Amino acid sequence: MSTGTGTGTALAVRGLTVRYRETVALEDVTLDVGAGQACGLVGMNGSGKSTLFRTVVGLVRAQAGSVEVLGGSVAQARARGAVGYVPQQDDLDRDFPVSVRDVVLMGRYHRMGPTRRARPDDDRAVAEALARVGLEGLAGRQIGRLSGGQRQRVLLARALAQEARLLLLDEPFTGLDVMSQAAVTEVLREIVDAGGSVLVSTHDLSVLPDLCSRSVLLHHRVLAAGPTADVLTPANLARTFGLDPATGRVPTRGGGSR
Ligand SMILES: Nc1ncnc2c1ncn2[C@@H]1O[C@H](COP(=O)(O)OP(=O)(O)OP(=O)(O)O)[C@@H](O)[C@H]1O
Repeated sequence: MSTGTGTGTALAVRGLTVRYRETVALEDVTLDVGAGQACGLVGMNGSGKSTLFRTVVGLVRAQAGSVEVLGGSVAQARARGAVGYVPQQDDLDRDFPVSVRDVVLMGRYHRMGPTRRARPDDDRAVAEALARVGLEGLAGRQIGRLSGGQRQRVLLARALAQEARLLLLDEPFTGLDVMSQAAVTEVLREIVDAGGSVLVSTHDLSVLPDLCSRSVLLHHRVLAAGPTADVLTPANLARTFGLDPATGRVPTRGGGSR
């Protein structure tokens, strides 16, 4: 397990409340991700995981609370390219004629200045990122001609090329085959071992004990947070996913479970 060796806090969320009109997505959420730590984020569909990520990267505005990234504001972190974000839904236009390499190079934009001319360092970072996700052979391929799992790995490569100190990954294992899942897990472990920080949401609880020293269970509010082994209890998971606490199954209307 990667327990992390770093010190300090990479992400500090305090009393965060986010609403979309009448929908409360997050309410009074407080959590920390330490430097050199991987933290799992677990919650059912619609529990607010993506909203949390989008707030941390400045795409969504909070109604209350605060977010501190690497000791500064969200805007400062964004300007420095300090946070890498791998969204759940890919934001890539499949018809747009850009290559895999071009997409990964976007992770370097904050370093490249207004001309956006790639320097040898940028080329090297892109090549390394593609190799780490096993896509080195597809650098020249148009993005629209990739499978869903390959596109997912391109998004991870983009975040790796960014050399961000905090990485946010929204369901990065969805749609990946077993080998790709293992490869992505290994890459994330390497990042943590090198002192980086990772917040990763997943429905696949089996990856958490090996990857994440801490986990947070979310249902708009934080239901439980702490060392992964302490948090992933049947009772906590039942509360998180709305299951019958006695049986761990989906409750029926009559009060039993199936
Ligand atoms: N742009 C939006 N406008 C209005 N409501 C939204 C918007 N985005 C999300 N919501 C609502 O906010 C709540 C939290 O959604 P969010 O996408 O953060 O959940 P999630 O945990 O990431 O879900 P999933 O596991 O399905 O990806 C849900 O009730 C959702 O319907």
